[in-house]
Amino acid sequence: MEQTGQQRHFHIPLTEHDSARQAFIEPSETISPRDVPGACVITFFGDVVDRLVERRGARVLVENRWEDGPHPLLEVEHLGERLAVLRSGVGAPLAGALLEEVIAMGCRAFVVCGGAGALHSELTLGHFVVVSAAIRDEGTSYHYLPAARSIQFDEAARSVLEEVLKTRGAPFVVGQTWTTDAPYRETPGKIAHRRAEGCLTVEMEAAALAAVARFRGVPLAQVVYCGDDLAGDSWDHRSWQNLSDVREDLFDLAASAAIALSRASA
Ligand SMILES: O=P(O)(O)O[C@H]1O[C@H](CO)[C@@H](O)[C@H]1O
Ligand SMILES: O=c1cc[nH]c(=O)[nH]1
Repeated sequence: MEQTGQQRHFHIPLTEHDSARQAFIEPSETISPRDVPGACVITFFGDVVDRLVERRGARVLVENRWEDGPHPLLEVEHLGERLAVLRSGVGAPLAGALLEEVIAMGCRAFVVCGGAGALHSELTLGHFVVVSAAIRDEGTSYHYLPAARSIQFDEAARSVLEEVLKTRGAPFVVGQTWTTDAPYRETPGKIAHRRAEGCLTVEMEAAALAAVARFRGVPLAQVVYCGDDLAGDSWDHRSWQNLSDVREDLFDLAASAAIALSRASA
């Protein structure tokens, strides 16, 4: 990886971690708890959420209107049980803050499903990766936990998710992801470096979601499907957002896992 300029000795603001529990805008003081399901799927798949409303009668519990529009919390029945579904937003700050809100509302066990770029050519389009750890190359997690290179995902929550995938015969691999804030600064040097330190995928939320969940003491697991390919000489988009069957399938698995996780942690 090329390094430019002289290394100067100063602390970037993100390393100024404040361990105070109480924030000025404390979610539990500004958001009232309500009757929401304990099990919650957090997803970035807007198309899947739209179909849940159209075909499975999902109803909006809370609109969650932000400046860019709504990020609703919905409820749908899954395998005869109540399930909450959060239509999250892309990027660590928004995904992390929306998780804060649904924790304050009363959701208690979380499974995240999304997409990610593949850093290895064997990770074919649609391959599932259960996240075991994330490189903290984003900013949000530093506001929740002291600075460190990576964060481990909750192992107990991860094994509940893995068990559901195995029982349903869904092939997957387990590994570390690279959470970035800057998808247009994934340089060849950084990609090689992250691959060398064991990352399978790149996405934009995992490290932040794991940090918020650990800070608030709620179980959270994450699974992604491999989308675009960053392993070759040039970027291959692989039309990854068109995989509606894979997205439906992954959502369904995440829903079953969220219910199992809610039962296991009750
Ligand atoms: O949005 P999902 O499907 O998680 O996947 C990835 O795609 C988005 C960037 O294009 C980021 O959110 C990143 O995490
Ligand atoms: O953050 C992301 C997500 C998908 N693909 C990328 O290259 N980066």
